Amino acid sequence: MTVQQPIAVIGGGSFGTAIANLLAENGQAVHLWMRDPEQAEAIRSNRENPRYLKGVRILDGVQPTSDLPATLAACELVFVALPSSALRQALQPVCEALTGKMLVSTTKGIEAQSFKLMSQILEEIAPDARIGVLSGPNLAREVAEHALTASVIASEDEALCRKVQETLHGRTFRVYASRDRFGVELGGALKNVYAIMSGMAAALGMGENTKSMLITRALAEMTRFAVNLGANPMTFLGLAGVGDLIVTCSSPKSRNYQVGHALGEGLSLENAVGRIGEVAEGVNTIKVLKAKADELQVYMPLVTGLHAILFEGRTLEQVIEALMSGEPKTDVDFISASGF
Ligand SMILES: NC(=O)C1=CN([C@@H]2O[C@H](COP(=O)(O)OP(=O)(O)OC[C@H]3O[C@@H](n4cnc5c(N)ncnc54)[C@H](O)[C@@H]3O)[C@@H](O)[C@H]2O)C=CC1
Ligand SMILES: O=C(CO)COP(=O)(O)O
Repeated sequence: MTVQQPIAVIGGGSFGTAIANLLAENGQAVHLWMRDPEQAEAIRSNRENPRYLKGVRILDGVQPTSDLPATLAACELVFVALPSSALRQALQPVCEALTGKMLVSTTKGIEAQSFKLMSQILEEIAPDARIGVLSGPNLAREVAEHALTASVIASEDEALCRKVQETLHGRTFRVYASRDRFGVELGGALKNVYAIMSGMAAALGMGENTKSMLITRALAEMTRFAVNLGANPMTFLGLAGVGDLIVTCSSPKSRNYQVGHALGEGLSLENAVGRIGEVAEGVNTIKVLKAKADELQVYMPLVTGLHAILFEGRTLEQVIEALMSGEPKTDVDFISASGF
């Protein structure tokens, strides 16, 4: 009889907890690592993670732990669900234990100074690891509450994709494969910025036409940027592109949308972020994205406008005026320009 290897989930926030439960539901033994031993103990005893997923029962197959070296030693397949600001800092010290592992990033952010995506950081700190990215329209609470959901595992390593599909694909969670790791990961990081704008628009009571314009022009803008970096625009028509953009820009359950909504209600950025109390990656992404767009000379009026509101003291009214009076452009410009 073969003994089944446990699977590691690194990060005990809302998404790590949701993924751990899905794996356990499929009969996998899961080590859910979090840095705080008291939180691990409380989850072990109460089978609930009340700070991040209140009311969701954590299955018996999930073993919360704060011992990272032991977790990595026991597991070949490792899902990483840390905030982007913590990923390098948390995993660099254990980089040797990552050798040869299958590392799947679920983190949707961009590193500030380097403009690296999280799987690129994993590749850098663990050059001998096998790397993948899981991304798609996957609000953690809905995943945990069994809303019918689809996601994408992206990697050039087909065996890794198959392994993730075998372990994660289940009754309520479909996992599609893609070879375009860069495009899938970039889509997940970029859409957070536009979710902040959509939350603002909702708080200001803007109409349905406006919401649709925002989402569609956001797709054009993020794809234009991605194509400039060499990504395949077709990936942006999939779950990890337009799929994730739609859910995050239209759901009050998205933390990025919530930050935008709070800003639209008149809160400062600091108070808006504080009120959410969970990670909203778009706040950091807008800074690095604006700098990169300027460097590459990519036309990104929505990013420029949001950056002006958040960091340059412009009012929303001024930015809307500038956006609406800009010269009209061609509609679907990014596919023909890409050469794909
Ligand atoms: N929540 C969601 O619906 C989804 C989130 N994601 C992505 O997953 C990543 C993690 O997000 P969430 O789980 O939602 O965040 P969260 O805010 O719910 O939880 C963050 C977790 O990371 C831990 N953490 C923070 N700094 C740490 C450090 N230095 N070392 C170790 N642990 C640390 C916190 O204690 C907490 O357990 C983000 O990049 C997010 O974009 C992806 C898909 C869906
Ligand atoms: O990535 C997500 C859904 O796919 C979660 O979005 P938020 O981080 O804005 O909650």
